[in-house]
Amino acid sequence: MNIAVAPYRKIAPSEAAYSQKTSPRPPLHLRLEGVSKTYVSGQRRVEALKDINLDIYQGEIFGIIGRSGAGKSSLIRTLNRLEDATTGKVLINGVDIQSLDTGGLVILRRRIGMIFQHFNLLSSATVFENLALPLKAAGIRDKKRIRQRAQELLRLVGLEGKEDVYPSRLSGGQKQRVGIARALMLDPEILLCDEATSALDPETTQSILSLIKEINKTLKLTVVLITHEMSVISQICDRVAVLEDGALAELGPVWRVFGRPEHEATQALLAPLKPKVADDIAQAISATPANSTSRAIVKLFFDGTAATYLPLGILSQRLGGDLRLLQSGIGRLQGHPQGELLVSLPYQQHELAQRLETINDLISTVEVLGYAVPANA
Ligand SMILES: Nc1ncnc2c1ncn2[C@@H]1O[C@H](COP(=O)(O)OP(=O)(O)OP(=O)(O)O)[C@@H](O)[C@H]1O
Repeated sequence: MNIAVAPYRKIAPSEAAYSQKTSPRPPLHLRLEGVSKTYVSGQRRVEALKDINLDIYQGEIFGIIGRSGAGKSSLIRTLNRLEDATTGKVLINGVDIQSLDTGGLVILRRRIGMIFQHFNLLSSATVFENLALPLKAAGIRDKKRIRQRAQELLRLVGLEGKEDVYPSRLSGGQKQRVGIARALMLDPEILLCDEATSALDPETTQSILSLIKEINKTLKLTVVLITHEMSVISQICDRVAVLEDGALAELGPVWRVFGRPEHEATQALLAPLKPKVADDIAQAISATPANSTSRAIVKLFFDGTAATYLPLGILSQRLGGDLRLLQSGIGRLQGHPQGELLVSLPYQQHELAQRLETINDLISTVEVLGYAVPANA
């Protein structure tokens, strides 16, 4: 059925609301300046990244989302030069990584650990041997030092005593823990996560996300992750970038981007998370009031830019007291209320608009779905 949607009323995000919540910025860690990446194979050219400008700060967990083929992998791979940018610069601590020679590149890769969706463990090697690989590749031969470091990290990731086990004897979550330990062997300052939880069940995903968060805090690592799981972003990321067709579509704190997605690509990615209007309610809604008993059906959105909490009493009072709650779902993201209320109000057209004006400071967006005659009218 069609639901008539009255003009969508947007309130400009208040800068005060942003700054009030934002603590001083940590130092800049990674900077992408006009980064583009074009793949050429034969006659075919694919512009995977188009003029990306992005700053990532020390110690933040930065998420990158986008539809399949949007350029997420290409972007994350330019950060450790698994891919070279075609044009533009990637700066780490102010150093242009394109300018590094072979020696410089080896050092860069030591400073950046990476974990992968399918763990990329050597199946013919034990956990210890897998962990030893990056140190051996870095020319470290001191066996005692390698064992000590491996044991330290296995403790950190909760796999103490698993040194001599082969990956085939480990669960997916345990394999990813080994992947994380291996990524940390050279004491990196940046951790790149390429769909690190996509092959894991929901419970294991939670435990790996907690581990990444803990590592981020205790080791003060900057974490950059790409994922197609929006819940991963909402659970652990500080900021998120949305890529669309190789370009940066949207960027901001997770609560802002998830609470008030502005770009069509972001809205599409987040659509599955939005609560649906129950069928019986949706079917009762018409574009215009059927008679004088018709009530307006209105969605009130909260994204934390307007009110830091939801004063229900005041809301009801300003809306005239006869506010009926049809559906609700309000949570908190990074300390900001997020969600929506579906309510019915005893007003129509002009009077409705006037009443809704009075709650501007309490809510971020209003959407009038239409009108319905209450069942008991
Ligand atoms: N090595 C390559 N050679 C040619 N084209 C490539 C190469 N790698 C990626 N592409 C193309 O570049 C575009 C972006 O790909 P990329 O893998 O970066 O996107 P993505 O957002 O990570 O996608 P997905 O979510 O499906 O993994 C796609 O059109 C892809 O086909």
